[in-house]
Parts: sequence; structure tokens; C-alpha cells
Amino acid sequence: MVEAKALVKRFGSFDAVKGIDVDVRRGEAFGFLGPNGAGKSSTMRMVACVSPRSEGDLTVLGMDPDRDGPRIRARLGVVPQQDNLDTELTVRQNLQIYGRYFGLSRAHVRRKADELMEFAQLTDRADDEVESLSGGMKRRLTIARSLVNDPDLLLLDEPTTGLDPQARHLLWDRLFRLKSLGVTLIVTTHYMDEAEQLCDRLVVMDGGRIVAEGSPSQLIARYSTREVLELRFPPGEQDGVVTTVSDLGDRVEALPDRVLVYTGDGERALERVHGRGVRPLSSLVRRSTLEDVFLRLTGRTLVD
Ligand SMILES: Nc1ncnc2c1ncn2[C@@H]1O[C@H](COP(=O)(O)OP(=O)(O)OP(=O)(O)O)[C@@H](O)[C@H]1O
Repeated sequence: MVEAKALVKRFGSFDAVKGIDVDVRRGEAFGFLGPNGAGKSSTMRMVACVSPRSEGDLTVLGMDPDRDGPRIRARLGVVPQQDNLDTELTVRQNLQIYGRYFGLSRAHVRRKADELMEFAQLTDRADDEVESLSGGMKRRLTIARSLVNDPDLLLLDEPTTGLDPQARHLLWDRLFRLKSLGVTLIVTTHYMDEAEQLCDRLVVMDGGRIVAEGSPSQLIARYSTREVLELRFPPGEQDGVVTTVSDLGDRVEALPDRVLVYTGDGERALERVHGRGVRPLSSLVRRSTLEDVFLRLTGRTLVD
């Protein structure tokens, strides 16, 4: 669906995307995971045919964005980072007007709007102005709107940024549904849980480069351990114990507010810590996540 080779996006003398290779297959949910400024949006905008590439090869739906931009865009759905709905119009009007942009007939657009409101669970808000919707509802409407032309490929730039957990889960549920209907999804996110929930495969980006690629479970198996022991200490005491904890044989990362011990068995690691007379304020054993993968690869956390 999308193939990029040595793809570069340059702004003046700054390379925001520094030669990436990507291959997105039909029917999969593919993710770009990385912190702010990693180059995810710049990549998405090239795929969406709204920003020309600076160097490299790019094929979207088998076509060249430089030559076939309008034909590609007609088969894409795009959910931008910021909702750009018409807030003074109703939910239904937003869908119908957008449908008319694609040259769809009035009758078709009317039917489609009903179907999409059902999909986005907004039927009971059909005649309300967008202004009055919650953030999660607006996001669902933006997604519904992007589906008005029955796209083959849906591009979602940070789909759940700024939403509360319940709204995020409802949105993920809708995206799963789309995937099960065979729509190919490309998602950018800086939330590791979003990437883990949604993506069959993903690339981890940092500073305009791809630093790893695989399924969430492959990445975790390759770059992390089964479990992580998180230790928190009273203010000022952490530095004094890091060397002792590091001596116990597991890989240790000291973050400003906690110490992470990468291990196959968190409870046993905690016993070893206690055995050295180290008494943390609190301890937590959890499974590894993509956040741990990112930390391993870059030495930094995804979200500050
Ligand atoms: N139009 C532009 N002109 C100059 N620099 C830009 C432009 N757009 C993006 N950049 C820079 O390119 C880099 C990558 O930005 P990009 O928006 O692609 O990152 P991102 O991973 O999507 O992050 P975010 O989540 O903040 O959008 C950043 O350093 C950004 O400041």
C-alpha cells in the first residue's frame, strides 16, 4: 500500500526525515511510534500527498505522489493531528458537505452520513452543532468524516492525543472495527499503549530515523525483558542505591523519578534488592512495554 525507500523530508537545511525505508501491506495496521519531533507527521504528510518528498522513492497505492497526488488522495482517508471540523455546522452537515467535496451524489452522501454516524456512535447527536461535542466525539466524527469516500488506506496522525482513557478506548474499538473490515491503517503516536493495542507492525522513530521495526511483541522480545521491576525511593536517596541495584546482575535504568530493573522475574529481582538491604519506598512488577524498547534504543523516554 505504501513503499518508501531512502525517503527524506528537508526543511531548509534541516532534515526532519533522514532516509527511511517503510513497507506497509494491505489490511494491516502499521504504526510510527516516536516522541515529538521524531518526524512522524512529516512522513505522514508525504504519504498523504500534501507535502512533496525531498529525496528518495515513495509509492502510495501503487502510484507516485508527485505525479498522481489527486488520484491517490481520492482513495485516502486522512485524520489530521488537530480536528478541523466545521464547528458551527451539525454533525450530519459536516459529513454531508465533506462527501460532496468528493463529488458523491446527494442521495449517496445522505445514506453514507447515516451509516457513518452509526459507526461513530453519534446518531443521537446528528443534528447538534459540533461545538457542543466532547473531545472524544469530535475525534470520532473526524474519523467518520475521513471514511466518507470509502478509503482503501486511512492515515491517522496521533488519533487519541488529549483524550481521556474512556474516550481513547472507544476510539480504539472503532479502529479495530475498521481493521476487521479490511481497511489498511497507518497510525502515528507517541503513546506506547496505543501502538501496542492497534498496530500489527510498527517502526520506532527518533530524530528522523527508524531505529527499530517489527510487531510490538517482536520488539519487546528483542529489546527488553519479560518483566520490569520499578523502584521508587524517597527524595535524595535514589542515587545512593543505584550502584548496589546495578550490581545484582540485571540491566538497570535510572530515570529521574524511579529505577527500572529489567529482568525475567520481577519478584525474585525484588527479593535480591531486599537481600542487599535496599528498601524502596514502593515497588511494582510489570510486563515490558514499547516504552522500555524505546528507552533501550535511545536512552530516553517517549513522553517526558
Ligand atoms: N514546516 C516545517 N518547517 C520547518 N521545520 C519543520 C516543519 N515541519 C516540521 N518541522 C520540524 O521537523 C521535525 C519533525 O517534525 P514532525 O512534526 O514530523 O515530528 P513528529 O514526530 O510528528 O512530532 P509531533 O508529534 O510533535 O508532530 C521537528 O523538529 C519539527 O520542528
